[in-house]
Amino acid sequence: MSSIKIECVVNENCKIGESPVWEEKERSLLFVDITGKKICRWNSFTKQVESVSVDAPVSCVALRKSGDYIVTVGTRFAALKWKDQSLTTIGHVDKDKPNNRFNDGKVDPAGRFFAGTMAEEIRPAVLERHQGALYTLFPDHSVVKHFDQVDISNGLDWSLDHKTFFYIDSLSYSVDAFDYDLQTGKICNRRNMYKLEKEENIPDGMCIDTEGKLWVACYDGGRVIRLDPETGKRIQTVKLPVNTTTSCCFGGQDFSELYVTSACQGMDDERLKQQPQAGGIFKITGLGVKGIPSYSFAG
Ligand SMILES: O=C(O)[C@H](O)[C@@H](O)[C@H](O)[C@H](O)CO
Ligand SMILES: [Zn+2]
Repeated sequence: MSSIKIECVVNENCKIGESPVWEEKERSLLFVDITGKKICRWNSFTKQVESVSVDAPVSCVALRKSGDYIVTVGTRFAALKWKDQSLTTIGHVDKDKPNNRFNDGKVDPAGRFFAGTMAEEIRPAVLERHQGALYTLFPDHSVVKHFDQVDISNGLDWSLDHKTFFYIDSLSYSVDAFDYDLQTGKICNRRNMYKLEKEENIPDGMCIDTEGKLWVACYDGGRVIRLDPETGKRIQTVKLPVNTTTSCCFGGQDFSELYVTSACQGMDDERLKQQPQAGGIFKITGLGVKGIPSYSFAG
């Protein structure tokens, strides 16, 4: 048995830490602070965090084949040039919904960027319902909407054979699966894969490991859970020192470390005193499993 260790590597109280992405070339972890309106990069050698501030909530960051990054800011897809700290809009969604913003997103194995939207929260998990949708930004910068009526568009990933797309609408308290057509980027045949238990609370970000199992961060559940999509069963629970765990990704040495983001938005002083690391970034080692590198946007 390996022994699991959890370390808070960035003790910074992000308002809503999210979208962890390992960038192997920089040996760094990218992440965002959504309502803190910044994109951050933690260097695993120097342990320093660099950041770029933007003028609206930034919900996710992804790698780009041509170098640099692609981000979702407000309801826009934008290219980010890290050195210049400059953003260029390349897509705009939900123009009729001024209270919406993007939330979680990820690049598919063919280089398309998937990201979903939600209404801005009044407080964590409290918002106008059914306002969100799931979109794809194609490499030619065209945008397609897959479906709407989403509450909180959240975690997403693809099976190792690229035939299944996994998706979380947080307020459904479930992890769903779709058939995936890698050629076209189309999804169909939605079904429930796992229903969260009461103490697990709200499913948020997720990622897949090299055994095809899913790791789901549970907001207000203070844990990540490992699910087997074949059986629809939970096979492992790893508890963290904060309740507000938001997302996870593998990175570090051979992609054997699981990085977990968290939030402190909406916590009063009393709760913050009990969980002073809320909003920090955690590194879990000793899990005995590995992840896969993130795909890069091809546009
Ligand atoms: O991290 C996210 O994906 C959302 O933007 C957050 O706001 C939380 O998920 C939400 O509060 C929990 O329901
Ligand atoms: Zn999320």
